[in-house]
Amino acid sequence: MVYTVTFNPSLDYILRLDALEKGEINRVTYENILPGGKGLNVSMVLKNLGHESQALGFVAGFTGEAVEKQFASFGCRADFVRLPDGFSRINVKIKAKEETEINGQGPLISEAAQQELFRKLEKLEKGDTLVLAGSIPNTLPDDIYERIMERLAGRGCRIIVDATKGLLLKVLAYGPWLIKPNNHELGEMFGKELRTEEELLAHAGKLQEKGARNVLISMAGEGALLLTEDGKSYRSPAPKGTLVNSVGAGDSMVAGFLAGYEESGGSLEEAFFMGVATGSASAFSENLATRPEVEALLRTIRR
Ligand SMILES: Nc1ncnc2c1ncn2[C@@H]1O[C@H](COP(=O)(O)OP(=O)(O)O)[C@@H](O)[C@H]1O
Ligand SMILES: O=P(O)(O)OC[C@H]1O[C@](O)(COP(=O)(O)O)[C@@H](O)[C@@H]1O
Repeated sequence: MVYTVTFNPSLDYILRLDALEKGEINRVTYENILPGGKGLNVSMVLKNLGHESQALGFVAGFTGEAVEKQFASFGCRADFVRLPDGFSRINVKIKAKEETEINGQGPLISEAAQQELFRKLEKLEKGDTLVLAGSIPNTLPDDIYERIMERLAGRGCRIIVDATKGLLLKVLAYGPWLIKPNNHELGEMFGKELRTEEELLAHAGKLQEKGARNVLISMAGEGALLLTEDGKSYRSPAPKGTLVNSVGAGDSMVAGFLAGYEESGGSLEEAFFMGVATGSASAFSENLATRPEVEALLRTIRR
């Protein structure tokens, strides 16, 4: 079973307008509200691809109820910890001439609530996959991913971490099966801009030296690279298409990778191409990738 953990789920409020004028009243031409947060997105795309998962994490207030309801309406399973105070955040995604995002802070997660999540994680067993994805509300200690990985050590679970800089660096010592930084995040981890594929793969190798097993580097419209634990590397251009909404493209890539791995009986290469196709299928559509969209794109990049 795949479990996804989202510490800070959201309602993503997606707005489209011709131009965003700072300091003015702006009127939108399109609006939509979707459940968001990286782990939730992974679960929703897995569902679209025909794979079950269970989402774990924290929700609070009326926004949390809306997240739960909408998430369930996609046919996804969740077992969230409900927080007594505060509200799940609303993340504003403004699509004008350029994309601007304003992500909320999220509710307070008490020590008792954290323990409740830890209890839910006790059910993980050999062969299960855990996806730890997204930011940690700044009210929580930032070693929480490490604490989870420490507790699960030796159980034979595959752990995927999709988080930025500090959070990601801290978990490497626990040997995550897969990490997915984008090219900019990978550069930030080393305090430099990485321009060529050689530079990116070399730095992915440095993350492996610190403990990561497989490193998937996403590069938005430039496609992706994969460095596997047995030293093989794969590259893929992004499929051709028109960018419509890149929110959730990275999460979709993780879901596609997992689905591809499962469906191919454990091929990292197949997982990689399915990941790229799924990321791009989400980027080319208003909503998250669907199976037919992914399959159509996969045919354009795979043999
Ligand atoms: N503009 C785009 N055109 C085509 N594919 C894209 C585009 N943006 C994202 N993708 C696809 O989604 C994947 C993940 O996107 P990326 O933006 O790198 O992730 P993140 O959202 O984590 O930063 C890319 O590797 C690519 O396959
Ligand atoms: O947890 P974070 O880093 O604040 O990110 C949350 C946001 O990321 C998303 O999951 C999208 O992620 P990506 O675009 O990186 O795939 C949104 O749904 C959500 O609003």
